[in-house]
Amino acid sequence: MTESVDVLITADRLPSYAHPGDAGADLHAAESLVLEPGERATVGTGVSIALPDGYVAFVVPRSGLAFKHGITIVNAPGTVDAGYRGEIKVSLLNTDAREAYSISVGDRIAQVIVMPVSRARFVPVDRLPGSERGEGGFGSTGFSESKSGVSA
Ligand SMILES: O=c1ccn([C@H]2C[C@H](O)[C@@H](COP(=O)(O)OP(=O)(O)OP(=O)(O)O)O2)c(=O)[nH]1
Ligand SMILES: [Mg+2]
Repeated sequence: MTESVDVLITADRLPSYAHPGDAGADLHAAESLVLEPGERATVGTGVSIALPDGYVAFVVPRSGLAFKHGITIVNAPGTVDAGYRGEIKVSLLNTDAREAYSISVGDRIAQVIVMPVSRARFVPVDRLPGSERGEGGFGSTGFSESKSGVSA
């Protein structure tokens, strides 16, 4: 069974899990608007929550909107702090160069993922312990098998 946690909410319309076991609950637009090509807009959801301490909610794009229409979220994943009591808003961006995208009240514009989160105790030291990766990053291991084969 999927673990669940109670999240207090005030909402015009509750976020909804489309299927049992889904990680993301869809957030609905509380306003209508048209996103012109390349335009971004902050869209209200009518949802405010009180997360338990030790939890975070991430606001992330819906894949279908991204794949079919190029609609993404500027600050993905948007971070909703446990202490935040305001309305959850979604900063949508229409990345399509040609097609405007219309949003109506009630449309599912994003999804929210509620997760337990650790807070770090940052412990200053003079030197970090070694590791297999060391300081390599930013593509230090190459990009894909086929490409590394071609360029070799
Ligand atoms: O997509 C998002 C991201 C954030 N928030 C809300 C909840 C979050 O707790 C608050 C602040 O977000 P964040 O800390 O990412 O933004 P900031 O620019 O650091 O603002 P602040 O100075 O208020 O922390 O805004 C949203 O409604 N939607
Ligand atoms: Mg902040």
